[in-house]
Amino acid sequence: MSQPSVLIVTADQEFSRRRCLLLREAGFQPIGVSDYTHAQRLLERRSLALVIVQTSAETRQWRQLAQLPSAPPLVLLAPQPSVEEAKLAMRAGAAEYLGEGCSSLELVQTVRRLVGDEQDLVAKDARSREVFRMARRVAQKDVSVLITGESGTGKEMLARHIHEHSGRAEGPFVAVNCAAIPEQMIEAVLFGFEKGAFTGASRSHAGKFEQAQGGTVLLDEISEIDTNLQAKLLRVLQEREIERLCGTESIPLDVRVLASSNRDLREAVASGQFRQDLYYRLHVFPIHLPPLRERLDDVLPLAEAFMAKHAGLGPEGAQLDDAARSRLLGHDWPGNVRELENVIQRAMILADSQRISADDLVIEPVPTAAARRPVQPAVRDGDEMPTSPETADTSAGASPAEEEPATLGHNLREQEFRLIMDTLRECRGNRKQAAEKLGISDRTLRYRVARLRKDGFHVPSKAGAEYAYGQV
Ligand SMILES: Nc1ncnc2c1ncn2[C@@H]1O[C@H](COP(=O)(O)OP(=O)(O)OP(=O)(O)O)[C@@H](O)[C@H]1O
Repeated sequence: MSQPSVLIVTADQEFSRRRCLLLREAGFQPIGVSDYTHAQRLLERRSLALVIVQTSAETRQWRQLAQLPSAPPLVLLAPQPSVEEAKLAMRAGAAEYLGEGCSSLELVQTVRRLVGDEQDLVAKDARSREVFRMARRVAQKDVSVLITGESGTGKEMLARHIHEHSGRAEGPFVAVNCAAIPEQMIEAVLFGFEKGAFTGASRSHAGKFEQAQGGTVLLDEISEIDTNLQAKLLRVLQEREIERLCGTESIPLDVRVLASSNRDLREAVASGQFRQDLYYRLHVFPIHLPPLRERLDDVLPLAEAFMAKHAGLGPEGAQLDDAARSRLLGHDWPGNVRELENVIQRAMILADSQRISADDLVIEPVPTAAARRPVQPAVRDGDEMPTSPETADTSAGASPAEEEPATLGHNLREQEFRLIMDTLRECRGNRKQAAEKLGISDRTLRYRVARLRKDGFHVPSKAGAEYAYGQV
């Protein structure tokens, strides 16, 4: 498989040289550019896995990159991190905001997490072995596969596995999180557009399908696309060609389409939200990933794999003791593999000896109204898109803690959590009002809340007292 390309944008040559070296050693293919024009051109021409930008308080030109339809996850490295810039980063759709002085380990781990390149697949339980065996068999046939399963069960990982075992393994694997793209942009993102197709389209641009030519595209959270687009997608799948927005010619496609969903698509079909014909097109070969609680023989091998992956966070040669093992096996893992990874990551940080005990495992089966503060949440950001061109400073009030410089070391997700909770509280839990106040669509707010929950943050599900009195 080819190495993921990571673009580094900075005018500081020495900084660029050192970071490129670090990333090359970590197995990535770094490309350094010194200005935004070059970066923009590259992003329009090639499929890149990640962009790292050294920010500059004076220009904040990185926002232009974040707003490109083709933008992969964006990591900002701030010479002087500030709460204000962190908020701006969140609103512009950046995936991570770190201080420029972050350690090499932290940077490499962040890149791995966002590129989705970080984990060897674990399948020890008979049920998951069977799923992956089936996946490898279907990988050889060039048919559509619909992957279903609860959030965090590993659907994207399975899709990648199919790609890597297919005849298209040398081609690109392009994952598109359909829920993360604003409705008005999704068509442009998937199918591309010609210059002048809409305000701000200063150049023509290849969409995700074209970027995946010769390879595989994963349409993640497929149930989130509206019926109009479902009809267009169906045509693309039938005719195997696309037309860019405002384009005049049809472009033949050589792309395998995989789709995934954590909703039961049959129910969406029954309720008229999802086209039946598209469902059957995608459903040529269905694969269901069981929840982790139904494949308990995976729990300890996964925990050990995550301990190895996060070894740098804890004592050397850390091992789970018997009580810790029982605790892991006794939990029902509503957040699936992602939750397990978060728990192990925290345990590695908390452990003060080689033996990880049950006390080091912070498992919270029923979250309380008070928010949990996760330590280094582990989640891969899909193709998070800018939520709105409007990236002006927020008017939402900052919590007192935000003004303390000590919080600046926390990552962007924490800032995002606070901003959303503060706004929800101001709006007494009214999501519609909160979305308006944040300058994002209802759908984007729903997506962000779901993603925060995945990261272990507690966002109450109903409007009401929790927002009024909750201690955040
Ligand atoms: N079998 C596995 N072996 C190792 N790591 C795994 C496995 N399954 C999942 N993971 C890890 O768990 C995390 C969640 O996996 P993934 O993103 O593939 O889940 P998902 O089902 O697509 O989630 P969502 O529905 O929320 O998008 C990732 O960090 C992934 O690397």
